[in-house]
Amino acid sequence: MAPARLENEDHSRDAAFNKAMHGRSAAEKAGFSAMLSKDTSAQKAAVDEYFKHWDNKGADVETDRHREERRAEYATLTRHYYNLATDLYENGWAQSFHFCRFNKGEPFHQALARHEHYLAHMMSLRDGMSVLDVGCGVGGPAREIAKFAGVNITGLNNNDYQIERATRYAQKDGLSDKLKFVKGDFMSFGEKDANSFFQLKQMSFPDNSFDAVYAIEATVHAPALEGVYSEIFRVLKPGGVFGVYEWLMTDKYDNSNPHHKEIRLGIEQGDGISNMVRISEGIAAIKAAGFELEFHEDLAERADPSPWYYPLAGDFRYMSSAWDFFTILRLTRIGRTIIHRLVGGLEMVGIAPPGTQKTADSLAVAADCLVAGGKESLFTPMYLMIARKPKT
Ligand SMILES: CC(C)=CCC[C@@H](C)[C@H]1CC[C@H]2C3=C(CC[C@]12C)[C@@]1(C)CC[C@H](O)C[C@@H]1CC3
Repeated sequence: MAPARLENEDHSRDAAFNKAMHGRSAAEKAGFSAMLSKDTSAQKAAVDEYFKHWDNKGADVETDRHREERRAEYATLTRHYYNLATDLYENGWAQSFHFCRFNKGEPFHQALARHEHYLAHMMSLRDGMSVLDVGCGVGGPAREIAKFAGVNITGLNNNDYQIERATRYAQKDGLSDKLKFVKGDFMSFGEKDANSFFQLKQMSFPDNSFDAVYAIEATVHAPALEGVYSEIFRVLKPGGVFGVYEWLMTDKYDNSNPHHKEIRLGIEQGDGISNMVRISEGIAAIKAAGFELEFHEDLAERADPSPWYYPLAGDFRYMSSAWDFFTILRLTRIGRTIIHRLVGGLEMVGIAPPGTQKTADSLAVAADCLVAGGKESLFTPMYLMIARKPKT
């Protein structure tokens, strides 16, 4: 499928919106207080802009046109998704916006860090290397990998609020000399003629800039994997390594099966994704971008004591430590009802900004679909690919 004509990047427009919506909340220490100090009308604009792509466009009525519109506007869709979801992620998860494998009784933050270390290990990251983190969130993985492997990391992100928070956290951790965060899209396309498109704008780095590039559960936001992988290929030095944990539907996924389609769309809507594809397409995309694929494995298929999706399952059978009690409780039926009513109440009395309940509800649907996708082996958030740019 050729990518639809993508919107142009406009950094000053995005910065102005960021200032209007988040104001000084990027400086708030806790995600919860940051969440309550948004500008009401800007937050409403973000909610409208994000949900216009999903409201009344469920799996039963979804058309190719809906998907094309989302792909064409993927940059705004993703930016507004994270304008709305970042504080909820920080409050309800961690500063590392990704899943991980779990060992028996392994503390949550330790498991997240282990997943990051594993990627650094598989990529053979070494002291002093210059590394690009594509879609760096608020910089949790970059801080961990910089400390673990001694590398210098540039984080690329198209959300100003996340960049502000990532920069602040790096300063607090004394890592400002190892980490920097820059604003930018993965890629964008221009129109050649009515039927075809060419890549117009690139990541704002020269060719052959980095020794290594990694992406942790981020490139799924791109409208076409080959497009973003090609950009990564361009900015990597010859002989450089690319490591990615990719979100993919498995090859068991059947788009003509309404149940499968509902799971895929629920994940896309609740996670700001315009176009999620299958494992075979992910592998084809990385090869088409010019990479030599050295290693690939679906880590979700490993026989772990607790599955990657257990914190979202609301099922006490997965409880393996006392801390799990609250993690699991919030996604049980009763936990969800309490959160739904609480957030709705805070919104009604004007403490929480409008749209907070709608966003939280959409995340809860995503959680259900992620769990169903995981249980039925239709989806993986950890398809690991290690690929190299040939030396010549
Ligand atoms: C969107 C992508 C590509 C990656 C993010 C992966 C995960 C960090 C998120 C996916 C679903 C999210 C949910 C939450 C936190 C972050 C995720 C696990 C919550 C647990 C946040 C608190 C809410 O009350 C429930 C959310 C469910 C979904």
